[in-house]
Amino acid sequence: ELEHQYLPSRWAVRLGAEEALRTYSQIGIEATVRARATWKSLLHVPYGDGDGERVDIYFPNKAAEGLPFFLFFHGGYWQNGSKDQSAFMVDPLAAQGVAVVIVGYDIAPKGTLDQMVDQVTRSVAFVQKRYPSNEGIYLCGHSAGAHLAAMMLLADWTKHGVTPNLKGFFLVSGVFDLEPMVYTSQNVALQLTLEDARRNSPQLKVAQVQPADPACPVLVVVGQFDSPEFHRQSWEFYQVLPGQTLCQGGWKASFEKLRDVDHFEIIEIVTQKDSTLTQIILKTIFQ
Ligand SMILES: N[C@@H](CC(=O)c1ccccc1NC=O)C(=O)O
Repeated sequence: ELEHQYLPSRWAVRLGAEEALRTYSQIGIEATVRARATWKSLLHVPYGDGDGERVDIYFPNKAAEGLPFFLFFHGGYWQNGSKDQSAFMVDPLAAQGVAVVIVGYDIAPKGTLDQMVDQVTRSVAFVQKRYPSNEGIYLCGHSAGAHLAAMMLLADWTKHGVTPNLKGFFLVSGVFDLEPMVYTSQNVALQLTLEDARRNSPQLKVAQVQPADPACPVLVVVGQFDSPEFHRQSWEFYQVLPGQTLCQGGWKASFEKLRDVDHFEIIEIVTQKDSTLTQIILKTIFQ
């Protein structure tokens, strides 16, 4: 049953599993080709010494001193996908004056989950150091990438010599309690022990975190056609986020079930400026 719950392609309603995966890849590749042809960009910029430690940065046309920066961590269960096919939201965000950073990290089996979390942390620190006059850093992740983004709520920035100007989180169809993954076939490549899974589960840790900026919005979103386990993951994470109920500190947490989309369509739609999720993102950045 866990195997089934954690295979998002099986829950696609409009397309068969294979076709849903193919469409997702195709839309990501096309959006990336379009983004690279349209916007001024810096591609394959290293944020560390490792080969996989690179980001693509896409800039809006108007060169401003302080731009908002939107960082995206792609999904693929920490073992598939790359920055080179994940520039979904570049067009609609750059058109509104947002710099978009698509983050690469070493997927399994090359990278372990601990390494990926460390890499993503360093990519955020890198953007803050390179663009210290940014007007806010917004983190967004899809699926496994939403897990990596959520781990940034727990990051200890003192080790990185910089406090990033974090202004918002968009956690799209994420996995926040990693224990179930240990019992699925995804763990063949990941090789997570129960201890690894728990250490890297924001679900178990986030309640103890003191948020730096209580005004920082954390949006947890899940697709209507995501599996019940994915709905549980998002809802339960939202429930333990500090600030969800109390007024004393915490983040500005919110939960949204996006109508009419599956696990892949939920991120495919941010290629379009009018989609609900694109509008939520833009409203959060420019409120
Ligand atoms: N093998 C999985 C693929 C998958 O989970 C996935 C694919 C693309 C983007 C995100 C995914 N899931 C979590 O990161 C499936 O068949 O659903």
